[in-house]
Amino acid sequence: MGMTKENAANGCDNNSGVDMIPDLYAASLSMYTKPPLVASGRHITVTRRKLLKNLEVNSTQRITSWVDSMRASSPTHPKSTHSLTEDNSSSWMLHHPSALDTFEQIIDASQGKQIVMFLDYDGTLSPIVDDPDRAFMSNKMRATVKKLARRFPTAIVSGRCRDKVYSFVRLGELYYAGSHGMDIKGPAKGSKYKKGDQAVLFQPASEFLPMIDEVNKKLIEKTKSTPGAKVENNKFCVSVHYRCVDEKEWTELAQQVRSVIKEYPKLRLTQGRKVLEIRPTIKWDKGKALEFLLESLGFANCTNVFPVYIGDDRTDEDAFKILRARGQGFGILVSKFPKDTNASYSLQEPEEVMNFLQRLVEWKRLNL
Ligand SMILES: O=P(O)(O)OC[C@H]1O[C@H](O[C@H]2O[C@H](CO)[C@@H](O)[C@H](O)[C@H]2O)[C@H](O)[C@@H](O)[C@@H]1O
Repeated sequence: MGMTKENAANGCDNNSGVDMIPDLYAASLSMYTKPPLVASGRHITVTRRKLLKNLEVNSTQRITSWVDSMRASSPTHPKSTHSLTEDNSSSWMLHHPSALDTFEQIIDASQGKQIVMFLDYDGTLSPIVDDPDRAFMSNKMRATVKKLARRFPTAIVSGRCRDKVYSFVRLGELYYAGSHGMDIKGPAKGSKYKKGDQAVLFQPASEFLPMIDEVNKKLIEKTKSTPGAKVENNKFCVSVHYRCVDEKEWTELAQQVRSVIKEYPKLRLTQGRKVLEIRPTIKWDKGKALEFLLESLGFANCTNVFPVYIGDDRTDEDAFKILRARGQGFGILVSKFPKDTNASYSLQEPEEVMNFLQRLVEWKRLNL
């Protein structure tokens, strides 16, 4: 395995997050401990009160931008960036056509190459529901993924804790990357794509476990006064769900979350579908997990590999981006609404994902 824990965890990743507030906050706080500023031999008088005032203004702006972003990422919200006109919507479909309508074109592009499948879980294999603990996939979908994994190397890449996503999928022959790719494990049993005898296990954020645990407890305590808020421990990251929180309470919730994570400059905040996600500032995401898995499967420097990544969320964009940059395979965004995306194709919902996977299985069966 070329990738090591050290090179995975050697810096901050500022690309995909909503913002990197804790770092900025720490920097501004440190001003209080320094002597007065001196310029050209003269003291610049920056009073403590003024600094505190600035900090308050920054903090309010930050919360406002979080809440704006929470609104903008809700497709049915009037302030959503997805509320596009019909014209825009059809132009979006031209650039991200349905992977079902263009199935033949996709197959042509993969000719002579090994297709490798990467599947996000929530919103891709299972429909989005209010209670994250009840996001079950259908038996039909499970049977389809099982058949898929018999014909192509297949990985589940999820923001959830690996054990939890496994308890939903329950297929031992797959690769699993939980906690947004920070917890990768190879097939427990009989996959013909399993390489060697050694089980793959990669956890680039293991040193963050105690911190995540602590933050998880603090977030539960802090947000318990917000009706509908739910904190989910995803092992190497934490989710704060606001799907069931009244919009009037979103600002309050954002403040509660910020009041906890501002103490942790090594954690950052990203957003998913009605969820705030708190995770380590390591250079690791679903895109890196995809590259790691390709390497584990023996396709590191191959030109004859065709990775297909299907996902519905902002965090899946890291994987779509990698595929674009590699010029190999492509991403498929699962969405009913036009969205800014690095994916090349689209599918509207998990039902369509299942149809697409079934067609792939059938095509492979006929072309063995
Ligand atoms: O990468 P994923 O597998 O898509 O995980 C991302 C988050 O998915 C889950 O939350 C989402 O699905 C829930 C169930 O449908 C829904 O209630 C929630 O609003 C969605 O954000 C999961 O619970 C999170 O921990 C993951 O981060």
